[in-house]
Amino acid sequence: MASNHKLVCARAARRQFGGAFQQAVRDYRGAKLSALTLAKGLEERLPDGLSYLPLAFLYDEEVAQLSWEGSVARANAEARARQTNFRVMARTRPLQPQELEDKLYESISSERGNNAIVVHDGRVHRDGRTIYAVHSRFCLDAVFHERADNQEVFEEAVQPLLNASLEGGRATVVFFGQTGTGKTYTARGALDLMSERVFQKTDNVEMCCYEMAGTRGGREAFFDLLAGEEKRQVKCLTGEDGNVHVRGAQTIVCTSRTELCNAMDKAFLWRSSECTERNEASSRSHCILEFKFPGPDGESSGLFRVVDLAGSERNFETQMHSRSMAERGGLINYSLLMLKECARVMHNKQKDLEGPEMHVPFRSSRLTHLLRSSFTDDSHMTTVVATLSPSPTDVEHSLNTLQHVGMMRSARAWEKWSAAFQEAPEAPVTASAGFDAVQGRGRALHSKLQDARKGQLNLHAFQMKTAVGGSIMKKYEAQSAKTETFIDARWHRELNVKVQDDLWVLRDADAEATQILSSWKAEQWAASKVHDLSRWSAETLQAFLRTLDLPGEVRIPSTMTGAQLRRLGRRGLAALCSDAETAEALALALAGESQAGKAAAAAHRSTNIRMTALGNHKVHAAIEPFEPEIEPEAVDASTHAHAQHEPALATAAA
Ligand SMILES: Nc1ncnc2c1ncn2[C@@H]1O[C@H](COP(=O)(O)OP(=O)(O)OP(=O)(O)O)[C@@H](O)[C@H]1O
Repeated sequence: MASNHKLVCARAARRQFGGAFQQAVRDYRGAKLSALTLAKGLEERLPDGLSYLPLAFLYDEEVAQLSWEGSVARANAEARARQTNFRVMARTRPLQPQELEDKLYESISSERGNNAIVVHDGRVHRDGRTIYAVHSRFCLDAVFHERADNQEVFEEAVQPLLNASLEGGRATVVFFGQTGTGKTYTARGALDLMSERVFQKTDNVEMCCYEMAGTRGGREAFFDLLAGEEKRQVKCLTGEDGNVHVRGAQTIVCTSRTELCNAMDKAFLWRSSECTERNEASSRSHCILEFKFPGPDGESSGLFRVVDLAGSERNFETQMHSRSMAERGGLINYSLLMLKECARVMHNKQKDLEGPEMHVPFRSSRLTHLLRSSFTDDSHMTTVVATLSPSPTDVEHSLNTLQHVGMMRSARAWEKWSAAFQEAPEAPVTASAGFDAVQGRGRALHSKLQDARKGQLNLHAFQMKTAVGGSIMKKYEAQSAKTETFIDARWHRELNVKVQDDLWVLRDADAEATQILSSWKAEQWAASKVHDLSRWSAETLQAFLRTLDLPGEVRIPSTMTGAQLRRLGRRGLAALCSDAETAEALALALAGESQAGKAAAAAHRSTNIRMTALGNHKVHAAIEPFEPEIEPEAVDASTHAHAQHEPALATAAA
């Protein structure tokens, strides 16, 4: 049954209207398949744009257009074969049994031939009544769908790096993504296969393993995982070659697969992990495994590094965390944030969006400090594997992960690609196409989110009339279980919805509210100055005089300001007027202005009290309780009426 409140939150709507969103995904996939079939025969014969028209009859026009473009242009089909030292891939895990039990559906499509991931983002229009789906395509270097196994990922993502380091090079594979999406699963699978292959090419491997976690004092530090329970702290220093090395970590020399597997098992045993809402064995640290292989002269020279990052989490996923978990989680999130920030700055520098002097903050976290050469050294081979969850409840996470890996991709590979295009200008692939799409999408999403939040802010923060004529109020229940009540004027229906479900949205709205209301306050301050004579400039004073219909003449110099006029006092003012009547009228008009200023301040006072509460992030406290005036019969009748109203599903393509 449709619920107006739930429509405010996209996450809730994705569950509640799963059927409609699933249909949107099916339509997208169907249109894509038809486009692929059609493209074979029509692509070359029909002019651009015309050929996708048959699809538009069958599917939503924009979906058909997006699918057609993707299948015909194959904008990114060659990415997989392109030889660059920095590659970005994505792996989507299958839906977990619990998610299947909750009747969740796949909201990600992997376009393997096109090396692209399409995220189907079910959204709610800000009118709160229409749901729509946005299909966003992200072009990467390779993608792995839900059924791909570790072997496939290993061969595509890890094997080339392993080969390069066995030949004496430096290589890093980074697993990056939301918590519970399979970073450790993929990393362990890859390590297992690596242990099998590596001894075919060498007879001894040096291994060390350490994790980046928080210390008791709340600082980031590296701990040796091979040192067992005591977890000795190790140092991270910049060497003469400019690369960052870890000093003091125990190194194990392995001469067989069994020894290497035992060493890795030991390291993972001591790695910090805890049970969280999202993952029974969630990693609470960034784990780094380093393998060194003997060079031709017998000394170890090749370096192969596997970085299994801790997962990013959102507020609503950390409600059950203990204080110490929250503290450690804070550090982890900070380092991930810095990694994203480095990617953003590097990307902006490449695109000339920020000046060349803009500093990339690699030193702001130990993690970014360590990974610096992976992003800046052209000879260092790096693959970032983004792991994604197909669940519709994780769409925001998936978009965020893909946007950031997209930035990393464009930042590091840009120069190489642009050089390649200069050599072959007629090449059909455009290097930035993938990223431009990502960035454009990011901007569009951001502004949509802002809109949604603003709309929501109106609903949550004030007892205001909503765009559709309803009004919002809050109620409190025992055990501080907050309940929201939404009165929909259209159906006269009262809905009680547990706030917990949507608390994260509210928190965002709180923060947004504080920001918006601060600027509102500034506007109020500016507005209050309008009536304050002592702040008037000479021009404002003259403009004010022109609006007055005075009986006589006023000889106020054109350079005189409001403050100067005020200092003249009543007698001085009378001296500037042609007669007593005019002086009286002018004095009255000025007094009226001062009264208007006071009235405006009084009118804003109650709002200001609410704003102060909002400033303290207490949106709920800022709302006064308010009893609805609804007749029980009206509620029943409307419930029935509303049940028949199914929201329209509009589809938008981006
Ligand atoms: N490709 C996959 N196929 C089957 N199961 C998977 C896959 N990827 C992940 N899983 C399962 O999902 C769960 C979470 O995986 P994992 O612990 O690797 O996630 P993570 O990203 O490392 O999480 P965190 O960041 O919290 O450590 C595990 O139970 C794992 O078995």
